[in-house]
Amino acid sequence: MNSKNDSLLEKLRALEAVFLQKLPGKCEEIIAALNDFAAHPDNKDALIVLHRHLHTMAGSAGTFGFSELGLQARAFESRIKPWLANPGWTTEEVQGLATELRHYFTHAVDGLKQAPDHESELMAELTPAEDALNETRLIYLVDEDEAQQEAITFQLEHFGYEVKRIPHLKDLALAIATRRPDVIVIELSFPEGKNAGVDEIKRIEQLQRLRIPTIFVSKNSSFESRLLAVRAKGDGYFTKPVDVVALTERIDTISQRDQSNGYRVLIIDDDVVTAKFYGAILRDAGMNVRLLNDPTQVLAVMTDFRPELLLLDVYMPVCSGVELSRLIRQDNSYVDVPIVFLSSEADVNKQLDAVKAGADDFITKPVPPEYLVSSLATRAERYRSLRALIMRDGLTGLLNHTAIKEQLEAEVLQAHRNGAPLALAMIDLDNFKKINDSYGHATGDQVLRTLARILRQRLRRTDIVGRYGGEEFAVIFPDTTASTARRVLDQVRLAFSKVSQHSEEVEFSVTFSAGVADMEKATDPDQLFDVADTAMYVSKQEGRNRITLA
Ligand SMILES: Nc1nc2c(ncn2[C@@H]2O[C@H](COP(=O)(O)OP(=O)(O)OP(=O)(O)O)[C@@H](O)[C@H]2O)c(=O)[nH]1
Repeated sequence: MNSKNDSLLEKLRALEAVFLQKLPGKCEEIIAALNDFAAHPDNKDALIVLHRHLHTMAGSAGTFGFSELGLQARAFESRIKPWLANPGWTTEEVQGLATELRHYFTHAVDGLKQAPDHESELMAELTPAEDALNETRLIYLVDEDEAQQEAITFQLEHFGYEVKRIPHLKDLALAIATRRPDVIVIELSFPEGKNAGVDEIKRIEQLQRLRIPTIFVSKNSSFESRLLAVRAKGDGYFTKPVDVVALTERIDTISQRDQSNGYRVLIIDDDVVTAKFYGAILRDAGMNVRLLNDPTQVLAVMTDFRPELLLLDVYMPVCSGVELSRLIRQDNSYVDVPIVFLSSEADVNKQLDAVKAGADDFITKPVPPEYLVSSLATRAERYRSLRALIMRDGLTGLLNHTAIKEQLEAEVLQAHRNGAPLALAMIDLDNFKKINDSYGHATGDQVLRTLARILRQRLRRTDIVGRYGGEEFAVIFPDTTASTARRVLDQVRLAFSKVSQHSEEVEFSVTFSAGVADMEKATDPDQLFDVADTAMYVSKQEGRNRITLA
């Protein structure tokens, strides 16, 4: 088992220890709830509390490996459940249940009291997972051809990649063993042999038992060479001189594929330890997890965290999971976010109630981690792709016109609420018609994609980038004044102007003009667009390739 899994195991063990430590208290809670109900058998609220405690125990005990305890709790739960719907229990029935339940849980407490205290260990261990999306991606460039290396390195570094050049094939294996790259770009042919690049990749894969996404480059465009690359499981094949923009696009796709999870999952459960347990499993699978124990905070957390999936408990003290999903679905922005119930509820009718309230799935606790991860990942992925189809521009992958306008409205509201600054930039490519006319529409499209990528890579993850129209882009900078936004965007302008675009054998560069405004100039979203757009036209009039502050 690798160290990543070891650390998950440690976290889960620590959580088990905390659960174990809290278990006697939970059993005592059940006994107290039972005593309360036995003393007031007409009090339905006391029965509800007892049911909730038993239900939580049924789910959590199984999760932490106390299956016997979980089964017993479920058996007791099933006995009192009919009483919830039909309050016709007799005193004898209550007394009978009380005796058995007290007996069972008192013994359970006695057996559990010796449990060690691991709480501090848990707190130290359970730090939120790092956001892997922010890491710089490392590319190994393995080629003797210095001119090619220079051109590719220059461009990739502009797109925010870290590039390490390896001119000699013999040095590749050691470099990989020392630091594993995200993608390898490698020449097919070396002095060692015509296809030595392919052979070395295969050898390293066998030796080190790891497969790193690999793109082959070669002067040779023959079918045989391409087939060799396919057989070495190559993820791409480019002929020299390499179209660096297209190569970068391929690298982007490959590295995005590798980080395709990172799904934002919000777990709402009043049982803190169980929530942390499942949270640790999902984090380990690369998901970005937020835990919420107080359901009344749900809307605020959703606005802030924008979950791509909600994992809900059915029974919570303030409101039920079913009520909570109805409440969430009342808001138009959340009609489509997947809601999955994770509960020990085995009653199919109750599960159907949840589905009617807008739930997408019902998973019964305890659940094997792989099943949980794969079923949540499938739903989150589907949600993500549907959202992308609705909100994204097909050519650039950026937010489309409608989506960026909606985002600006939301961000302006938020800025008003927080009294925070907010800047908007409008960006327009310079002389773009000429590019289309000279090199063709396909090359024009490639330029649009290049700018989109550079904006995404160079700006913060919190900045919101959209394609506003044909060759016009908009960027929302939350928590930022216009002058700061301008400074940041100016670096993007410079980097973009240095990117060499390709059209067949011709190389050229493109620039853009922009206008930046903040809420000092306009407080209404439409006005803000107008003011920034006017500033952009000033940049055009003053000679292009510049940024004007409104
Ligand atoms: N390739 C391509 N071109 C597009 C797309 N959308 C709009 N355009 C073109 O973008 C060009 C915009 O040209 P103009 O508005 O005249 O401006 P410009 O040539 O960029 O000149 P300035 O803005 O004054 O610097 C037009 O030729 C449009 O056809 C697209 O999706 N792909």
